[in-house]
Amino acid sequence: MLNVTFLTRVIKIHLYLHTTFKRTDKSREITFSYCAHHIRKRQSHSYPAGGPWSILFFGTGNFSLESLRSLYNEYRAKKLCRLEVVSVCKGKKNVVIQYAEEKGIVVNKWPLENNPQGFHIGIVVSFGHLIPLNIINSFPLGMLNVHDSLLPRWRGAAPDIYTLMKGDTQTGITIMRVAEKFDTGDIVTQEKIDIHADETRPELNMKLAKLGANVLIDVLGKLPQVLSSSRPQGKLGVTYASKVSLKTSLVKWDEMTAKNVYDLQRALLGLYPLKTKFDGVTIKLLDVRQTSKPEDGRNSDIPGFVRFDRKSNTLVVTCKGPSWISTTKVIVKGHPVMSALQFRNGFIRSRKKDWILFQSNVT
Ligand SMILES: Cc1cn([C@H]2C[C@H](O)[C@@H](COP(=O)(O)OP(=O)(O)O[C@H]3O[C@H](C)[C@@H](N)[C@H](O)[C@H]3O)O2)c(=O)[nH]c1=O
Ligand SMILES: Nc1nc2c(c(=O)[nH]1)N[C@@H](CN(C=O)c1ccc(C(=O)N[C@@H](CCC(=O)O)C(=O)O)cc1)CN2
Repeated sequence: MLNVTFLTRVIKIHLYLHTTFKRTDKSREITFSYCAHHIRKRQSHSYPAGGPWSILFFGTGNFSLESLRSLYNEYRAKKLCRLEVVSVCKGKKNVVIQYAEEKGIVVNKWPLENNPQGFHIGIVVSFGHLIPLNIINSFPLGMLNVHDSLLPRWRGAAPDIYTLMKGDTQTGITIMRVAEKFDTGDIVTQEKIDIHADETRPELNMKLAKLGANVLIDVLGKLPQVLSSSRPQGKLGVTYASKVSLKTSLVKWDEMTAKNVYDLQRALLGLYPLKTKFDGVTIKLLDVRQTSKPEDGRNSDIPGFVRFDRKSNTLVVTCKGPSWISTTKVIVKGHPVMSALQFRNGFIRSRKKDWILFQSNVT
């Protein structure tokens, strides 16, 4: 009697395992039948044990292009079985759509009309839109995001800008699982790099885009195991890098040291030039560098104090500290680019002065 009960149990377990983990030798395919809890969270899916993966790529910006390129190379080498793109088309085609069309990759327009079907994983790289949970859960392996900072430092849309603006000396790439809220997902892996003192946003962006693409391909090669060892982001050290605007480029001479001003220029290069105001007129400052106090014997420690330095042929401006920056060229609103000497002649000497003050408290 005892043996019959035992035998019935063994048969039941065998049948359960057979229907739950159905394995065919040809495809090495494992069909996961999720428990009720999981069925609510993710659809029932199947995926091959170690790839090749079918990938839906979400990207809009320049930062995503290196990752898409690497994924396409993997696809061409038959290491991926399917690759499609989701992007946003507002008027002019963005770089992701241009690249996808050039390579014959299917482009799906955002917002998607239906939940994606038949993809193993979603990859998100510089995609400026919140992805809803129903889409995240359409992928049996979920979604991964390539983020250009060492999370939880610099969550948000502009991590590269804040990294440089705040003078960080290290940054890196985080590959994380996409969670419901922006940039809060579990960390799969991180790769750190040093930032050199003069590095600018375009240079850092390119370096991180390449690094991100390499780390992404490495992670895809370790799926699905690498997902199970992902870890939650720490609660300490969370900082936010929300989008910057034109206002960010306005120098606050009384609040910023020369290094702060130089870091701001590195952070905004290619986006907005540094700006200041003089007599209510906007002046763009080009080619800003940190410098030492000019040897002209003037006591000029007031933030915003501007003089022409004959020795270096530059305008030298006093910053907080005091500390000093120089600029070789400026653009006064309504005028073409002018050299420091031209500015001295046109805007300092013409006032019968040998110094002026750039405004600090302007909005
Ligand atoms: C980040 C940011 C961008 N912009 C403007 C500049 C461009 O005209 C446009 C697109 O900028 P972009 O070419 O840098 O965009 P992307 O190439 O998409 O990359 C940006 O977004 C990603 C989500 C971040 N992870 C990157 O760090 C960030 O550089 O938006 C702003 O006006 N303010 C900002 O803070
Ligand atoms: N559900 C998710 N969707 C997305 C995630 C995510 O982690 N979960 N990652 C983003 C990442 N990203 C670009 O790749 C990104 C992050 C933040 C922003 C952004 O514009 N933030 C705004 C605030 C927006 C808001 O709170 O609604 C800001 O910082 O000012 C853009 C892009 C992709 N989607």
